[in-house]
Amino acid sequence: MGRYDLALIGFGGVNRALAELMSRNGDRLAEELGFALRVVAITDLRAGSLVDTDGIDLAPLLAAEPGELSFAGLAGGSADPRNEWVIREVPADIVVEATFTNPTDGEPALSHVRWALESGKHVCTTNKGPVALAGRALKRLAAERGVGFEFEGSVLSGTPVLRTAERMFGGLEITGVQGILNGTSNYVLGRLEEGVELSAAIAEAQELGYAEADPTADIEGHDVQLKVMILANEILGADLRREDVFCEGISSLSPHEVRDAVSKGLRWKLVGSATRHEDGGVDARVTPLALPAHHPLAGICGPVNGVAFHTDLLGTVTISGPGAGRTETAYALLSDITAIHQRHADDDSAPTRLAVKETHRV
Ligand SMILES: NC(=O)c1ccc[n+]([C@@H]2O[C@H](COP(=O)([O-])OP(=O)(O)OC[C@H]3O[C@@H](n4cnc5c(N)ncnc54)[C@H](O)[C@@H]3O)[C@@H](O)[C@H]2O)c1
Ligand SMILES: N[C@@H](CCO)C(=O)O
Repeated sequence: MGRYDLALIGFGGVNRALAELMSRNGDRLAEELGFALRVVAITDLRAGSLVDTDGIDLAPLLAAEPGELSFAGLAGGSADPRNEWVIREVPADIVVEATFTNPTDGEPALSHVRWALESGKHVCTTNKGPVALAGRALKRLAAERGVGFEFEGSVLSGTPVLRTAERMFGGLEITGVQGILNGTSNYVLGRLEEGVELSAAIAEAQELGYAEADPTADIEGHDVQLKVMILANEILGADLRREDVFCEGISSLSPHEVRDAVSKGLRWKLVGSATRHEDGGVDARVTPLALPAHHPLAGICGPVNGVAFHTDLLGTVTISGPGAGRTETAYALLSDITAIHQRHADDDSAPTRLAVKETHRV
């Protein structure tokens, strides 16, 4: 059985959850997926970096409280994340990028992804910044280097929206998408309906692992703005920049307004949408809407999200599932690795160093 060696960039909620999946279910996953996984490097802003090309023992790292983890003093460890050196020089097959999303310029994640692709390494990421702001250029770079660039978790966490649209909608014309695309704001709106204070509801979403490091991005709609750009660019063939997508979050809604709507049969939702016009132009926006109970997105509650695809032959197709969550998003990374395996395992044009290694060889 072959094996992929991973470099985890960022060791917060999502990459820790991936490490937990590997640590707890590694054998079952390997049997089911047909390949094994091993972590050879981890970098983190707070913990530093750790490299072991024979494979890092994940159990002791996962036993430590996230805030107390430090790689300094461990064999192969350093207090310095050494991101560029790790990404370029450590012989990993796949770089898994899960650092903070920066909605302004995508950095430093954008550089992390670029360094990895330039070094001939596959990349999977849940980070929306690089995908929304530079997805086209990064896909071109990946194609030039013969490696994979996968980012299913950038929209609706592990719910397979992007891959479903790419693989299953052949022959359909998609004229628009509309969705609830942020788990935190949807969870917060539900808690406001129940009478919880805004700050308390945000704190709950942070505790549950749904919120961005700075939850302003969730509440003010910037996270949805990036996801609308990804959907429009990937599925509607657009090339939107951030300034093309009007954005209003939920902070303008008062808790009273949110509760009062329920008594009128309405539910406030933060809705992102993109519509393609006959001339090929695409309009996109993020705005809170009071949806009537019969609207397909009105019943989507808590951290669950949903996307409605408007198509010519099927009418509206709606996919819903987890929009946020550490394990749910780690699953997206697993699905990305599986996609890389399916596309590249037999690819003779891939650099030989990237061919899946036989477990006994290393
Ligand atoms: N949590 C979710 O539900 C979810 C869902 C989909 C996508 N995402 C995205 O996935 C990414 C990770 O999410 P998370 O919940 O794990 O976030 P997190 O804040 O828990 O973890 C991010 C980690 O990255 C580290 N980091 C930040 N900058 C770094 C740098 N320059 N070098 C090395 N490490 C760095 C931080 O120290 C932190 O440990 C984010 O971009 C987020 O937007 C998260
Ligand atoms: N903070 C984001 C994570 C998923 O991208 C959300 O709440 O939807």
